Amino acid sequence: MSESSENNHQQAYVSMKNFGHRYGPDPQAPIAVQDINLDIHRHEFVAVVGPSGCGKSTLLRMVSGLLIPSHGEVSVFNRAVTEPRDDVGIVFQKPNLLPWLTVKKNVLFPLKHKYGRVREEDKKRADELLKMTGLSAFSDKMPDELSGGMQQRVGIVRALLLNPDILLMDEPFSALDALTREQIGFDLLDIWRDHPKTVLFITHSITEAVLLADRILVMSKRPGTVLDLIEVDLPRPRNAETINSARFSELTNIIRGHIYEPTSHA
Ligand SMILES: Nc1ncnc2c1ncn2[C@@H]1O[C@H](COP(=O)(O)OP(=O)(O)OP(=O)(O)O)[C@@H](O)[C@H]1O
Repeated sequence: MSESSENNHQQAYVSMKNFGHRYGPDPQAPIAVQDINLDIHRHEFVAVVGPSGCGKSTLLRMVSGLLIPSHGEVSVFNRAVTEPRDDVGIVFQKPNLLPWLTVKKNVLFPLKHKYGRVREEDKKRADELLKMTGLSAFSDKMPDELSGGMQQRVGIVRALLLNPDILLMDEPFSALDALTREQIGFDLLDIWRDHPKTVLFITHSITEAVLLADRILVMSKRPGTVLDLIEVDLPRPRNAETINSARFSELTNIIRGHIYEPTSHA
């Protein structure tokens, strides 16, 4: 489907206009990402899939302000992103927890760092989110006492506690085994339902993208550009049954067709 069939009346929280990026000052250097146009609306869940090196992380870093595009513009809440933003939550592939702090102190750390103190209501919310992600019993444990999946959940709770309107997730589950990955995907859907956020989710997994997202941006091989923007018309709430549905297979096949199509850039 095309961008024109979007719900244009909705407010765009993130907007990419003719956006592209070439790393470094050399005008002869290859372009990493090219001609991306995308509006992400309030509380929309948008996934980005594409071959390795197509520029998925570059795109996410532009939205966070960690990188400034060499071409075009990325804006958040109608303002061009020109510096790192502290109002977006970011979850990376590895949670990078502080090994000397307990789980609870880890999730509260960014709040303490940002505001200099932690309020009682923040502690309550931390407990709530830790409960929701099955981590209550591990609140006082140290990170190295947790499995990889648990640590990743802690990273998600930590990002959510700052209560960002926009959550950027860069292959957050890629280090996990398949079963844990699927379960944590369902956990994320529960959290997103109860605490709606605008999500930009980078993944290598086509099935994960279809399970989670409202729309999926399919990117070509470098220079990464838009091959398709697919509306995921699967009903919510989504669960294990969703994965077994015929429509789920259709959608994953459409994306596979794009990525493995010999005539595409992939
Ligand atoms: N700091 C950098 N300097 C120069 N080139 C870079 C830099 N970071 C990324 N690139 C190049 O930009 C392109 C896009 O990289 P990016 O990490 O955004 O891709 P990706 O789709 O996220 O890859 P992967 O799926 O493997 O994580 C790649 O060709 C990469 O080599």
